[in-house]
Amino acid sequence: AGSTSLSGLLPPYDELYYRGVRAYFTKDWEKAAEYIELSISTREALRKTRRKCHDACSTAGDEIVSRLDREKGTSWDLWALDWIQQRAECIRFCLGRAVTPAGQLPVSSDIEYEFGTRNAYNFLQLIYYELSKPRKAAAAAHTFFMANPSHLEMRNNIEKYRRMPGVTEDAFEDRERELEKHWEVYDAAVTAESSSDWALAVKRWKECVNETLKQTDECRAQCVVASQRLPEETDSTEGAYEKAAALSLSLLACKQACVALVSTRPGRISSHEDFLPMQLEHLHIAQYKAGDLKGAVQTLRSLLLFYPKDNETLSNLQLYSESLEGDTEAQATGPSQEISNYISRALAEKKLLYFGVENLDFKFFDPDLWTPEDIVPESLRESWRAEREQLIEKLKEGEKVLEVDDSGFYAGGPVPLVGVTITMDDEALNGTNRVVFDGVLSQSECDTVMQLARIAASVGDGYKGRRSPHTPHEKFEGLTVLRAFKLAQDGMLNQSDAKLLHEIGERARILIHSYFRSHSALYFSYTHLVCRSAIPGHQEGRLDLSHPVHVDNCILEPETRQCWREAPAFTHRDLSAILYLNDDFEGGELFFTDRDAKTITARVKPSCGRLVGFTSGPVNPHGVTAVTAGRRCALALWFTTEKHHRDMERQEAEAMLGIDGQKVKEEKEESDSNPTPARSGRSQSSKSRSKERERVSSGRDEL
Ligand SMILES: O=C(O)CCC(=O)C(=O)O
Ligand SMILES: [Fe+2]
Repeated sequence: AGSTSLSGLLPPYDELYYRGVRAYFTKDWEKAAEYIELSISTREALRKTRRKCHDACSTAGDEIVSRLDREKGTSWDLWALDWIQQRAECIRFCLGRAVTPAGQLPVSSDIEYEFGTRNAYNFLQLIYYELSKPRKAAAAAHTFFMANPSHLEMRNNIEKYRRMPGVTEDAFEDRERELEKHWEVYDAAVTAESSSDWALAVKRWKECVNETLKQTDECRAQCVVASQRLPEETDSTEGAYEKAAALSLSLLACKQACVALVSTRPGRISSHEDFLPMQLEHLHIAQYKAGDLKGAVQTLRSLLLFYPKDNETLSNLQLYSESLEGDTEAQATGPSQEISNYISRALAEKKLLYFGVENLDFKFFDPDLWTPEDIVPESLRESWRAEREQLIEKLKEGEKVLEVDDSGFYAGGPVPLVGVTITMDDEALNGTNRVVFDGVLSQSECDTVMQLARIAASVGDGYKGRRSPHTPHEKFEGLTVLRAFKLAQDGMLNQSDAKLLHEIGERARILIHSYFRSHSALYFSYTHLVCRSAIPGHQEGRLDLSHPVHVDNCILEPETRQCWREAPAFTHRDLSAILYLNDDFEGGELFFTDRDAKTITARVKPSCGRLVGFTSGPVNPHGVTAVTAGRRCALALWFTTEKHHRDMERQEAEAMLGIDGQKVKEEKEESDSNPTPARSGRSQSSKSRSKERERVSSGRDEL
């Protein structure tokens, strides 16, 4: 059928979408796929047509905006009417040649939401699964997931698709990538910067600025929809001016809104405030570090267009100019042409908009932080100040609840081991950078390691059979890999069992490394198999914990909510993991708390093959409830990105048996359950990438 109707004109894409959804619910998969795909391609074609018409009609009116700039404030409504009419005329004609009248109408907010959240791809992944087209299903699932990154079911589906025959890594393409390219370059720029590759960082930040400008322009062009319909009857009736003015205001407001849209990542709610100036900040630093002083001067001059009075920018400019002593040409470098075009257009439009806002009681909140006070009418300034204060208040409140992890790790990476599933993610665990996996060990592996713990305990353990360092009501037994290997050498343990203990640690390391998207290598910092057993007769009326609330890499001070990254805390621990082996005991639940060490935010019940992972820092205080009966065993693991803090004992053990520390067996069975339909919904994740991290080293790692 193609994406055009019989007339050769674009039909309304929302109608196609509804047809597809209806077919989906009657399980007519072929038809559902056809119509939903058609709605996506029609929407895309409409977008391109709008762009074309926007460009074709850009002269029809834009020069009025600049005229207004010259002839300040005169007969605003007349200008607006003139402008909007010229535009509407031109655009209506242009669109009419390619789009059916129904297709030109704005779609409902429901449909906008469906496409905004990429829910069409949610339907598609399931439809393609039903049609046995796993590659297409994978692409649809991936596309949906990009905008819904904490969607658990979809993540599990993706893992399932990954295991299907014929599905290779390249199948997981983002079908909406075209409009998100600036984020790709943004990430590349951040990466180049964090590895101090300044020449590359300059290149990437420049690309990022250009791509952001391009996407903003692309978004603004789509605003023609706001101006295309000037009701016929208004031409002759009273109130024509007001209506025209209102239309032109919505058009301008639509364009301004693009700033926020472009600076919001798919799947996030809040936008990067000050997105463009922020990129320029990064760019000039990279240019300076790369030795391109002239470029740095130009970037600072561009930055000054946003913030003409910013002291830091001015003093940096001074500094660079001094370093360029003698090179007057370089000193005099002006701002980039693109940025200055961007600013002057934005300012002209803002002025037009403000006149309207003042005169027509039109609601508008400026998405830019840099708008100069003097172009904002006094009456507006007042109400904005109040609104902004409210917003800041709200953000502050949000901060209290939403812990920000600056560890540089970012939960949500792939799960590279077959048979392992995510049972709880950040959302389910009510926190940041936490995860629970299941299926890491088989029952027989758990049994083997439990047996290992029992034998090792019977021959005397590494902690000399003492009571728990945390509670007098429990016994605490530990076994390291090295000790297991030595016991095996002495014939006390099976060598293959000792090897298994080593290997499951490696399994955990691979999972944690991938899921927390560690940019650098991850080394074991310390690992031990540890059992906590209730001492019979000592359990009556117990109120204490098996392990009091603590943070693994800093000393938590709950009263002040501070966490001191200093000895005796193991400050170099970056990621923590606990691999559980059994559940035949009472109590012994792991729990996470708020920084107050009181408010429990999540609980995890140990069971065989369950792996809990989290960043070792202050966002993850945790403890273990009393083990009141039986024996609770787990392999506790801590990882570091600092090679010189790696566990030398483990290396010694590996050397002993000639083991390659990087190898891991993939022997889990494939789970054969079907992908599940994923409900749509957005959730916010507020994690920031690593800043400079303090590196305090302490003594050798142990308990
Ligand atoms: O065993 C557990 O569940 C947690 C232990 C723990 O937090 C630790 O050893 O630091
Ligand atoms: Fe811990």
